Amino acid sequence: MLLDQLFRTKRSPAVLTESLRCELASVSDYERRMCETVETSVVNYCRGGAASEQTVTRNRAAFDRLIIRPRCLQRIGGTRSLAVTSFGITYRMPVGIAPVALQCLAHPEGEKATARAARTFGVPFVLSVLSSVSIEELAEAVPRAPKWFQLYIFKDRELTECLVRRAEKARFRAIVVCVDTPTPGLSRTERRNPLTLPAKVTCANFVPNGNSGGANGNGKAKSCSASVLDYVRSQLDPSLGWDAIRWLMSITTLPVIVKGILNRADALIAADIGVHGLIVSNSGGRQLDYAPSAIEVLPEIVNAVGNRLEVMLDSGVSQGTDAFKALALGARMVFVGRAAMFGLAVNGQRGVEEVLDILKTELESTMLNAGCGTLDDLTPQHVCHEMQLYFPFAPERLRGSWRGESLRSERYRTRDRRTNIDAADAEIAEDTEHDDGVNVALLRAENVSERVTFQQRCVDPVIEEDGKLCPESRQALPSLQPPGTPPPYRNVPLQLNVPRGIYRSNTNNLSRCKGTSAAACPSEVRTTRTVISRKEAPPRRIKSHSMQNLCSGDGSKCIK
Ligand SMILES: Cc1cc2nc3c(=O)[nH]c(=O)nc-3n(C[C@H](O)[C@H](O)[C@H](O)COP(=O)(O)O)c2cc1C
Repeated sequence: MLLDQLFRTKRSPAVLTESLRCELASVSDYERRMCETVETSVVNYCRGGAASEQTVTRNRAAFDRLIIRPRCLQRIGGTRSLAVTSFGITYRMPVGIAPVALQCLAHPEGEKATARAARTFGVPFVLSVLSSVSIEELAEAVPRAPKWFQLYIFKDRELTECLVRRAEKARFRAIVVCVDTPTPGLSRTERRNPLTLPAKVTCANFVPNGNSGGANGNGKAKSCSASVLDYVRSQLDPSLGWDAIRWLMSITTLPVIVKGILNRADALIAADIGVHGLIVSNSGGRQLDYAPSAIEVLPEIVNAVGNRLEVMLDSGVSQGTDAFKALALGARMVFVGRAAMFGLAVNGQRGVEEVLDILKTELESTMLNAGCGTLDDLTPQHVCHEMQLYFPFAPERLRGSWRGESLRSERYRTRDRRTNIDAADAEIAEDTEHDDGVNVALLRAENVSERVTFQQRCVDPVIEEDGKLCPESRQALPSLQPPGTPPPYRNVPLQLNVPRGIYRSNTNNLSRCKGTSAAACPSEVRTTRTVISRKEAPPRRIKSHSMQNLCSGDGSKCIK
């Protein structure tokens, strides 16, 4: 009640009436309602980003620049599902709730309300280490919610280990370690309008004599209201290296997920040291201003490690179409931070549920309209950059190789009329294919600044001894940028030595048939691989995507 008075003074009705709720048809409606009803400093806290907030803007813009390319007549049957399995647990939809600190600022029930909503929808809820409800209190209040725990590796390793033990004991299912916060992000809005924490809102995991007896019970933790944020800030450790992640994996049996990856080179290291998953994220633009948006770098990361670990994404997801785009480009799951907070601030648990319902309905509708019945039907071909619509014949390197797969399409289409550079690029790609999915040249190029002691991969100097520019330096020149390997389909291991299907090549093949019947087509046309040849492609999908007229009988002849 006190919190309600302190922080939600603008809120008129305590519970939304039905008519008011009807006005809230999208996440942005919830955002608008929050701005109208909740105290400004809390609004700033939920919405704000780092410095000039370019990355926040970019997160939205990057999703908007992606166009969904539907397929029609896909024979979508009764088997429609949004279910996704992650680390052995099946969730009902691929949209989880990202860790957000101090949720009691938005609603008195805070994390408990959000976790209950997550339980209702059968999606993962990630508890921030800076939560206003402690690990134990949350586990007791919402025992059956699928919970993951977000952690920073603090300077004080004893404190860090203690938090991990508490999460394990409280039956959290995974540890999400945030690696993009060597120092707190700079918020100009917060500087202008500082957020003052009321006495009752605390970083509950650090409160001595609370449920937990403090973070480690040895008096190192402090009261949150005034000083604990400073304390936590002082515990952030910019000197951390990848060995810290190894250390974390050595002290827990829970899956370790690294959150905050924006770079292919980092993703490769994460995969090498054996982390279980990663979240491509810029923390919703709250850390590094001018960082790329997560969706922009997702393809290169999926391309690099998607067949080795689970790749997930957050930052900027606020519509079902955003989720669709990220899933199509290879994310196994997406997470929402602010969207859930808008719902929480407007209407507590019910508000978060409504936001999740909006996202679910929008995702389902998008999938059906795009010709996809299940998540397995989503492929990178369902999404393209708007530039590709306007300049379909521009060389890939001019359009920006944001999607590895289209490089491969380009290669297939230009097979008979390669320029020298195309041929060189293609050769590099061929090499890549025989290198178990890892392009050593690219790897070296991108890892040039990596000096991780346990790193298996060799790192070349920028300038070779004879004074020539080494390959990585040439990488900087867009005209010589080699293509990457195509992205895997939803993290399924790639069968790299078999060409994978490109829908456009279907059209090419058909045009070569010049309207003749399938039987009259030249055999090499009929047998040209035109459909996805994933190792375990489900039969329904093969049937629906292949050109049935080119098949004889059961269609097996046109599928090698
Ligand atoms: C108010 C707020 C507090 C956050 N606190 C944390 C946190 O404590 N730990 C963390 O790893 N990420 C934190 N994040 C980042 C989110 O986990 C997530 O990466 C981000 O919100 C995703 O972007 P979106 O808000 O556009 O969905 C916070 C984000 C917001 C908006």
